[in-house]
Amino acid sequence: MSGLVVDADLCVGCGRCVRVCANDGIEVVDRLARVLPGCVSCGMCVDACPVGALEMVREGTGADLSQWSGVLVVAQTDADGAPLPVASELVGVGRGLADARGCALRVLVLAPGTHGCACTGGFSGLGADGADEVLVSRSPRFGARDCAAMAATVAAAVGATKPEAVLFGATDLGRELAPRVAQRLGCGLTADCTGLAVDSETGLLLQTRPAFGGNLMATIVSPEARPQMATVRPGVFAAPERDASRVCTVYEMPPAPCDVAAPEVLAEEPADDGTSIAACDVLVVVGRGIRDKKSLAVARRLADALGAGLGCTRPVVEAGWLDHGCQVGQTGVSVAPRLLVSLGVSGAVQHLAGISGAGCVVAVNEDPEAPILAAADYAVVGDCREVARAWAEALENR
Ligand SMILES: Cc1cc2nc3c(=O)[nH]c(=O)nc-3n(C[C@H](O)[C@H](O)[C@H](O)COP(=O)(O)OP(=O)(O)OC[C@H]3O[C@@H](n4cnc5c(N)ncnc54)[C@H](O)[C@@H]3O)c2cc1C
Repeated sequence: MSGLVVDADLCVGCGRCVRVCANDGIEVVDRLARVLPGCVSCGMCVDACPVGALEMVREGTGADLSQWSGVLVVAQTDADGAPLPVASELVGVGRGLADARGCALRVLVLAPGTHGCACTGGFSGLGADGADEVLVSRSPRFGARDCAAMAATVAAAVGATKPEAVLFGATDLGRELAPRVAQRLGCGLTADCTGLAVDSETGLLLQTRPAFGGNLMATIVSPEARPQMATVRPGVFAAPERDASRVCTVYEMPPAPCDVAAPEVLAEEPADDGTSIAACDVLVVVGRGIRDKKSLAVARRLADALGAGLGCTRPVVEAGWLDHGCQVGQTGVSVAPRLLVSLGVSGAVQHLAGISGAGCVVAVNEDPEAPILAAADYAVVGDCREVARAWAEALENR
């Protein structure tokens, strides 16, 4: 059994364990420490004990990890059934993990439609990206973005293929789907990873993500449970170079029965055009330095002249100047454009976490000490509205 263990022969009942415990997890009765239900196994008392009478025992689950092998990527599609770009990004990183372990990379595509309704064509791109096998599962419920139905099928695919790692895109849907799968399988989940590596000997997935408001990077491991599951935000990893000569087998997989009723649609709202700033090749990002909503016009003008999308920092969203879908950063979208133009952005860590994939960053800030200027490839000190206006004019007059 895992947990805190007291060695009665060593304990002197000094009570230091009780004093450091923040959770009412231990008491001393008759000069002997006794563990209480409040113990959260934090280990503070173990460090504080002067005589080494406390030990945190962490026993394995007894699960046979050797039967788990391979990497599974769960690919979401758009309304037409085409895999989202993040699927290619996951296949790229999944290929690296599978190669390090010498195992197979499979992709499970959750597509709209009906099982057996169509040929399995259209997914060869995932093979060119690096997949060894593609399992295509089709259901009208997947088309309706029904996460309960999807979770049942992902769990069935995991049961059939026993992968040691499963990767999901951290899209809105992926963020709902992955925890449902983790709950069904009784395993852990690391959300919003920005780095993934594997110990080639043990298969331990090293899942790195920002923690404590982005002030440190935590590497999380799941040594006792399989599969190891992670979500990765779109744009964090680059899509791999496609190799059309790669051999990939595509199978149809029936959707698993789902014991949760399909949700009843009461009303439908018009969908947005589905364009995410994560997909932009060129992006203009505005920060609070743009000063007011009216001045967004000059940023839009520059974006139009560059053929770019428009993103922003969190304060711009909080001010109601742009929608949350435009927010770049830790609690927004991760972007990886070829060119990113940053206007009046300070460069807080939470924002920089979302632009690490950008190819070239041009930043304009009136404060020469602003962190964004140190992070940029080209730094311009000045009023971002004037620089944007002059740049747009120059492009328009070409
Ligand atoms: C848990 C958590 C998650 C967060 N997630 C995100 C996130 O996803 N995305 C995000 O962006 N932020 C996020 N934040 C907020 C983040 O910490 C910063 O507060 C935010 O990024 C600052 O936005 P800003 O640079 O627009 O504003 P400010 O920090 O106010 O900076 C404005 C900058 O504009 C410059 N400036 C002012 N006027 C001009 C001008 N006329 N011309 C040129 N420069 C000018 C100033 O010198 C300054 O550097 C998060 C914070 C927390 C705690």
